[in-house]
Amino acid sequence: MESLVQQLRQTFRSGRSRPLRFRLQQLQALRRMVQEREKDILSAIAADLCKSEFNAYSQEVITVLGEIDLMLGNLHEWVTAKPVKKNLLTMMDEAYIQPEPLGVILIIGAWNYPFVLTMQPLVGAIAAGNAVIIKPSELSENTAKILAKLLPQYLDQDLYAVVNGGVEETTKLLEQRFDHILYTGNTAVGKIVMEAAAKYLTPVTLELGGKSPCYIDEDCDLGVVCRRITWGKYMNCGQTCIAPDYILCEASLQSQIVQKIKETVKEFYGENIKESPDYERIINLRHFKRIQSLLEGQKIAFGGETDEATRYIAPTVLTDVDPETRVMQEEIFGPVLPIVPVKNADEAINFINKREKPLALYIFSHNNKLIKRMIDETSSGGVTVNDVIMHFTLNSLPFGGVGSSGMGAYHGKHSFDTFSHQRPCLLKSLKREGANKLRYPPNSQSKVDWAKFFVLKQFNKGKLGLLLLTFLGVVAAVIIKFTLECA
Ligand SMILES: NC(=O)c1ccc[n+]([C@@H]2O[C@H](COP(=O)([O-])OP(=O)(O)OC[C@H]3O[C@@H](n4cnc5c(N)ncnc54)[C@H](O)[C@@H]3O)[C@@H](O)[C@H]2O)c1
Ligand SMILES: O=CCCCCCCCCCCCCCCCCCCCCC(=O)O
Repeated sequence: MESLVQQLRQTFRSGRSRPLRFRLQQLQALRRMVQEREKDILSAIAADLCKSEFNAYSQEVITVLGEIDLMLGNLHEWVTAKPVKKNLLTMMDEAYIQPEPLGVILIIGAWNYPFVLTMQPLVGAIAAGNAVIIKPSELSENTAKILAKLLPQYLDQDLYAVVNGGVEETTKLLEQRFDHILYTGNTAVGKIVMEAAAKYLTPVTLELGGKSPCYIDEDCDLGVVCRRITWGKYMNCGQTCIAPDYILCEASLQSQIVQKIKETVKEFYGENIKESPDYERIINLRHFKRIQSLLEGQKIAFGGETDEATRYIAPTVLTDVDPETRVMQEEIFGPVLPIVPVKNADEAINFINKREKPLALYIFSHNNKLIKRMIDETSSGGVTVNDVIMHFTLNSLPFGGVGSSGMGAYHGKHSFDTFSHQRPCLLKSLKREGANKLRYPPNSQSKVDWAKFFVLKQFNKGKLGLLLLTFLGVVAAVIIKFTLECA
């Protein structure tokens, strides 16, 4: 591992990854890889998650292609230094912010969307001019293998590498020095990553999980509401970081919600869900048993069927769920949807605020005042109103958690910023030393007055004449500068 990181760092230091043209070439090569090897990629995802080609394409591949196109269209502007406002002290100087690559980036992916969760950050890290190691999840082993096979065929191998393996390999990787680590996965491992990163003061982006609440207000069109929730909850068999984890609503709405979800499940997956190409399976037996055990002691209003041999768990709804039971204590990450009755929106807000900050919050309501109040009075990684999941798809929005659901964010320009250092640059000349003498020792009241004038724009009445003179001097200097520049 050490020699791999060293080799990448050496190439990074050579400056190869920095030129805009090189970054664009690599992103174009990545796009070619996704397009030319689409079938292989879709087969690998299917083998890992029993996901249909249509679903793998629209949930993962499309996002990666969209991200690459966004970078290709905007990178020339993003890499350009941005001039900033100047103050009286620096008005004759040049001041700008120059984004610069950080160095060698480590991206650790999770298994539930194994392609997009490694490739989308990779796109941002390449765009920002870095060297990158990606470590796909060992649980989605087919996607991990195809990434390790394809990426070296299309990308510069001295700058971008794939390391496959489990805890042992990741632990060894984390012993190395990186310039940024983006980790996607559970909160417990997030803490391990952050601890390892602390050794070198490596900044981290932690894309973690949590229990994302979904509040349904009275007077909503429950047909539409439940269709959207059913889509987002049972997509990928509930194994989505931003899936609505549970519903909060008035007790009287429960039976209608159950009925509408039941009808929608039939509409989406047919009479025999097991045969639907659109319904996935649980990733492994450990997770299957964990989710199955969450059903114990619960009132199953709909679904609940399981099959260990195929790791099938039916779309399930639980009603009148006691918040103290296990299903409400941990992220479900499976196709089980508890409904927790609350009296009103205030109780829902209190309920959300008493728990860890979630990765997403969903609000279904016609009432704009209520929507605004719920957003203002709660905190979460992201919010979608009157739908679920969709904020993930808009790459102008930063995607990430807050509190125990994570730190930092990426997607689109936010990825570019995450993997760049915004370097402040002030370029002065060696001239005008007379004015500069005002800041050199020995200090005096008069120099403090000048400092007040230049920094705070505060005037000392006794020195008004002098100040006027200085002002005129500065105006004259500016005029001379512009005259010379235009000549
Ligand atoms: N915020 C997001 O974008 C996002 C996306 C997907 C999943 N998630 C969250 O991730 C969780 C599910 O993922 P998971 O954690 O089961 O995925 P996982 O088991 O694939 O683990 C994630 C990564 O951590 C590595 N890892 C595991 N144990 C480790 C250890 N002890 N030391 C170092 N590395 C280790 C794995 O090799 C893997 O690459 C859920 O909580 C979900 O909400 C968040
Ligand atoms: O686990 C964490 C990562 C989450 C990844 C989630 C990925 C989910 C992606 C879903 C993509 C759906 C794309 C659908 C595209 C086409 C749908 C067209 C809808 C038109 C909507 C029009 C409107 O008015 O809303």
